[in-house]
Amino acid sequence: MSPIIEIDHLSKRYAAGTEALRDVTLNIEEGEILALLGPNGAGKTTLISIICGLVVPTDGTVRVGGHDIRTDWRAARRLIGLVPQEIALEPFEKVERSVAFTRGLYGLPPDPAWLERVLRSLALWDKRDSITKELSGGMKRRVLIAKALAHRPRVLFLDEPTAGVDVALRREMWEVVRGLRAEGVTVILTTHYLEEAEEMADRVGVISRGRLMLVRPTAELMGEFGRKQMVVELDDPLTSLPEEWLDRGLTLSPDGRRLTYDYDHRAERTGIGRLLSDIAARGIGVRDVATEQSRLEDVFLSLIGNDTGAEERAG
Ligand SMILES: Nc1ncnc2c1ncn2[C@@H]1O[C@H](COP(=O)(O)OP(=O)(O)OP(=O)(O)O)[C@@H](O)[C@H]1O
Repeated sequence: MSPIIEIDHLSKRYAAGTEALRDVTLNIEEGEILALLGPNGAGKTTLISIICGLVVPTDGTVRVGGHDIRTDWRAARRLIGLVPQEIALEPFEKVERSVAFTRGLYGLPPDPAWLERVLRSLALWDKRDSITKELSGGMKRRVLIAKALAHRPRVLFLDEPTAGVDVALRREMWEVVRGLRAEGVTVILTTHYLEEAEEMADRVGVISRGRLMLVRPTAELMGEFGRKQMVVELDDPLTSLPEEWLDRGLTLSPDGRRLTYDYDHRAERTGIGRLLSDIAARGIGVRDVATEQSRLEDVFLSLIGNDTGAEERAG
């Protein structure tokens, strides 16, 4: 199966001279959820805007469903829905009308059955006659998604879908996105919340200073970069680590009650069994043992850690 989006050596230099994208090549498969991560000003919005035909690239090509976004833009645009970062709705327009109007913008005839399906799937059907001004923040965001889906796109772009929303609403949005994927829609989202990418995305792409640093399946990324930690809580405090335990990746908390062991969970021998039996052999009582996997946040920081410069901090 060929990818739904093919990005080939894409670059963008804005008139002011900013190199927002540098030689980005990426294929996006149909039906996946791809999360684009990167610091402020990394180039995420520029990438999405080019694919959606809102910004003209300096170099390179993009094809959506096989259609070149420049020479065959109408067909390419028809396959794409975009949910922008900012909530921009006509305050006095009714929900159903607003969504139907967007469909009309694509020159498509009304399709009440599709409209109903979209509104129902986003739990907006009961609100179809409400004016948008009266809706909660979460409902407004769902209206934006409904508008982006009005012309039945195969790809949906969500630019920071949960920026500034509370935890409950964020989870609600995640459910909506999963529902879209279940319907076969390809979803590309940008986010600053690493938890969001870790939770939802099949693949993660990291952009820094306009360069695509990597694109990998989320699980693989976590597996490869992720380290694990085992924390052993002791019955009685230790005053220091036994000499033969030094240089084994062990640290003792200042109060002597907690041993922390860092290990590579992919290694053939993690050393956990040996450590636990050494603890038992010394007659040290153990109150509790817990393990913790490093999070995408650690992976992300280790990737872009050396690449953040004044350029981004200013951005
Ligand atoms: N219309 C524009 N004209 C000139 N420069 C721009 C324009 N839009 C973006 N830029 C610059 O291009 C760079 C990339 O910006 P972009 O908005 O794509 O980043 P981003 O990763 O989406 O950031 P954020 O996470 O803050 O939304 C930044 O340095 C930005 O200042």
